[in-house]
Amino acid sequence: MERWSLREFEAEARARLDPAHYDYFAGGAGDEVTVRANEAAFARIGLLPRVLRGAAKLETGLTLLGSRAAMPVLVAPTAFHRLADPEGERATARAAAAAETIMIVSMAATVAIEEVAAAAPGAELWFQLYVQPDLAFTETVVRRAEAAGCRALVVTVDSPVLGRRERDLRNGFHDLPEGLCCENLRDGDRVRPILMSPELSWEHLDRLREMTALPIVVKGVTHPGDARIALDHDVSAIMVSNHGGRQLDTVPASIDLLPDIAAAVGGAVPVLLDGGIRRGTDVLKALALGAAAVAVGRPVIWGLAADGERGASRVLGRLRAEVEHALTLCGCASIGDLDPGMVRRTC
Ligand SMILES: Cc1cc2nc3c(=O)[nH]c(=O)nc-3n(C[C@H](O)[C@H](O)[C@H](O)COP(=O)(O)O)c2cc1C
Ligand SMILES: CC(C)CC(=O)C(=O)O
Repeated sequence: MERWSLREFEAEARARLDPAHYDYFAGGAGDEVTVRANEAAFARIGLLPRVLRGAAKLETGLTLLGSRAAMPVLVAPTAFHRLADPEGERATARAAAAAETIMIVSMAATVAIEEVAAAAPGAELWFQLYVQPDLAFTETVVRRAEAAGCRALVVTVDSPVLGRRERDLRNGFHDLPEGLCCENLRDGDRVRPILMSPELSWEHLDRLREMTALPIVVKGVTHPGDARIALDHDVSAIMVSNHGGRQLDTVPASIDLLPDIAAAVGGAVPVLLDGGIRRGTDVLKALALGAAAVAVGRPVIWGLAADGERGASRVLGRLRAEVEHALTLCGCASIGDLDPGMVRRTC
């Protein structure tokens, strides 16, 4: 079936998924104000194209922390891909490899990181980590990610406790079905639960820094003050994210948080962004406002649920085509030609 936009993938995914699983993927915290804001905010920002720039040859590729991506759109870490497709994260990794972009594999993946890497030998993988209060166990997980070939650690810092997701509470969705588990949390003959701890602090990040030579990305920064502190802790990149509206409800849209954080970081490290990216034009707006690249969460899951690896591939391919088309219409030969003067708040 031909699908013309990312939104059509969501409709198909919804029709195919168990309703409780659809709600888990789609939903957010509280009244889902932030979920809606993430997308709506992009519509309030206009793009101002430049004309007659002779920009015939397009370049959309970039290198981030030593990893090459053919487009400035990464796969955000999302949990439980085997709820969407039996191949789960293996399929997503192959789709990311085909799109020549970076996949950030969730610590809560339903396929072990070693198997994800083996299934998609050409994929650039980064590993998302919830630092566990048991630092020795955290180190075991880090070593597995390193050995599997992951080239960066993305440490999620917006989850001292899980967001209150009322769809899941209503549906009684607490656990993975029989036969599925978070394979990266295996510890001997048991599987540990992912612990979220309000005790985590910058000191834990320092401990992690000592544990590994991998670049560390902090994911879930929304306050410019925290972006500045992160720079003192030797992070390699900062990811502006409100977790797709799944943690604290009423955090502003991530695109609205980006300019202040980009200013606070002042180019010291790359700033990444996720939340609400559904169009190539959204990608351009984020890049113009200071992001080095963006990541997409739910759209990849919709592709996966709609049509497995092929669906996830098509989602990433559509986004790449939209980025190229929008860049051309903006008179840009490369993503580096975008600047804040090319966006205007329209209301
Ligand atoms: C179903 C689902 C599961 C997620 N799981 C994780 C996770 O395991 N780790 C993490 O850091 N973020 C997780 N996130 C947040 C995403 O990485 C990302 O911040 C968010 O999805 C971006 O918003 P978008 O879905 O609008 O693109 C998850 C998001 C969704 C929708
Ligand atoms: C297993 C969950 C903690 C994954 C997650 O971060 C989410 O559902 O938003």
